[in-house]
Parts: sequence; structure tokens; C-alpha cells
Amino acid sequence: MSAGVIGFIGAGNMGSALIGGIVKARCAGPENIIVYDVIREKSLDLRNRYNVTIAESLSEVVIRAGTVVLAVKPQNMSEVLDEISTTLKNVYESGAYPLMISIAAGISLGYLEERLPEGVPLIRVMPNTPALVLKGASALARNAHVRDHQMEWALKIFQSVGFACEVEEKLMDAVTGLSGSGPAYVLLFLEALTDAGVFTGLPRPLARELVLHTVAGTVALVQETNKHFADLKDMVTSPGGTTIHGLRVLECAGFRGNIFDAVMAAARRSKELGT
Ligand SMILES: NC(=O)C1=CN([C@@H]2O[C@H](COP(=O)(O)OP(=O)(O)OC[C@H]3O[C@@H](n4cnc5c(N)ncnc54)[C@H](O)[C@@H]3O)[C@@H](O)[C@H]2O)C=CC1
Ligand SMILES: O=C(O)[C@@H]1CCC=N1
Repeated sequence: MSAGVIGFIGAGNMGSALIGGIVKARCAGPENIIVYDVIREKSLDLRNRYNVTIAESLSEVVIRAGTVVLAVKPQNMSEVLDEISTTLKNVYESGAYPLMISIAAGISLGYLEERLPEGVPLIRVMPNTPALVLKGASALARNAHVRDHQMEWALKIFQSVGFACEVEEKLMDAVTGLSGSGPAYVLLFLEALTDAGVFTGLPRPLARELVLHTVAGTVALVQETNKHFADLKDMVTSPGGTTIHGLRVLECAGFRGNIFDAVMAAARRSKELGT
């Protein structure tokens, strides 16, 4: 096992987003990243793009990596854990356990502990897809076997692809419903806003540019002024003007309530996936 080697089990949307981000941010060189996916084309694609190493089996990742990221769907987690459990015991007999990191929605530390040998250091993470462009948001929760330096290393990995912080595990379902699933809500909004621009007569490329600059500019406005969202909203909203007419339609359609419901539904699903 090499301490600096990061192994990935699963190279789908999220595994590849993290690998791309880690390489771009130079958190680890491609020579220190090893990947295994049951669909070999996915690993080959990553090797073509980033020059990372391909493993021939799950066990090879566990044997060679000091940190192993489990990036398979929650539904595939049980089979993966069964398969790596024995290898983990063998690795321990010749040294120490690798740090195991799961990014699977809903899969709790307790679930992982039950299926892996006693004493394995485990971190549960909820990242999101903007990690691919180093703008991700991740929350990390650890079990009792994770030492501070291991947590710092894991935070460093996820900070290399954006914002990352440690939270108590009881907050993970809420984090999943908000920032894990959040990019999809935002993209739906961006798409709807663009379509609305097209509906009112704007050429699509222009509508898209206006939407992207409006959203990026608004985020920058909040970050730079640090003002409350409502104060900045009021700045846009003239008495009897255009904005208040638009806002009224959104309020009457239950815009805020729908967002509450969406985040709650996703958080509930995260909880269900872990049971
Ligand atoms: N997509 C997202 O926005 C986010 C996903 N997640 C979590 O990340 C995990 C992965 O999600 P995605 O990347 O979206 O899914 P995905 O389906 O794109 O990727 C999963 C990969 O795992 C591979 N796989 C399945 N069984 C395997 C096995 N036994 N050994 C090795 N590889 C195997 C599949 O071939 C696939 O490439 C999930 O647990 C999800 O909850 C977390 C945060 C955000
Ligand atoms: O939809 C999902 O289950 C995953 C977890 C968070 C974002 N995507």
C-alpha cells in the first residue's frame, strides 16, 4: 500500500468528476490515482483523459491505495463491500487499513461498519458534480477510527475540488437533499429561465448568456457584499415595477414551498437508501 495513492472504485459521473478535479487541482498526480470500474470502458476513458492507472480488480485498488473512494451506486455497495472485506483483513495483517471513503447517498457509517472488518477508518462524504470544475461542495462525517491527520487529508482531497467541511453524520441526509442533489435543481432553474427568455422572443444563445451572467453575477453580489438575500432582492424590486409582478407569480405558484418539498423529498430518499 502507498499512503499517497488514491484508489477509486466506480468511475461514473461522480468518480470521474472527482478524479478530474483532483488531477486539475494537483492534489494528487495521475500516477497516484488508481481506478477500477466493472465497465472497463469507463476506466479506459479516464486513463485516456488523465493518464491514471487502471486496476484489474477491486482487490488491487484496496491493496495499492492508502485511501480508497467508494463511488458506486448505493444499490451496488453491498456487493462491493462483500468483495473487498477479505482483502481488507489481509492488508491489515501486513500493515494498516487504508482510509475508506464512501460518497454513496444514504449509506451510513453504521452500514459500512457492519459489513467491513472491525477498526476500519471510514469517512462518509456527500460531494456534488461541480467538483469537476473545482467548484464542488462536500460535507464529510467520520467514524471513531479516523485519526485527525486522516480527516485533514480527506478534507484536503475534497477541498482540492471546492468547498469542504466536516459535519456530524446526523446532518448527512439534509446535506444530500440540499447540496448533493442541488446542482439538478439549479440546472432545472437555468433551463426554465432560458426557455422563458426564448418564449418572450430572445434568441436561445442570447437567453443562455443572459441567464448565466445573471446567476453568476448574483452569486458574486451576495459573496462580495455579504448582505442578506432579501436585502439584495429588495434592491431589484421597484415599487409597482416589473420585478414585483414576476415575483408575485412565483409566490402564488408556491415557488418557495416547492423548493422546501424538493429538498425534503431528496433528504427523505437519502434516509431510505440507507435502510
Ligand atoms: N451524481 C451525483 O451528482 C452524485 C452522486 N453521489 C453518489 O456517488 C455514487 C456514484 O454515483 P454516480 O457517479 O452518479 O453513478 P454512476 O452510475 O455514474 O457511477 C457508478 C459507477 O460504478 C460502477 N460500478 C457498479 N458496480 C461496480 C462494482 N462492483 N465495482 C466497480 N465499479 C462498479 C458502474 O459501472 C458505474 O460506472 C452514488 O452512490 C451516488 O449516491 C454523491 C453525490 C453526487
Ligand atoms: O441522485 C442521487 O441519488 C445522487 C446523490 C446526490 C446526487 N445525486
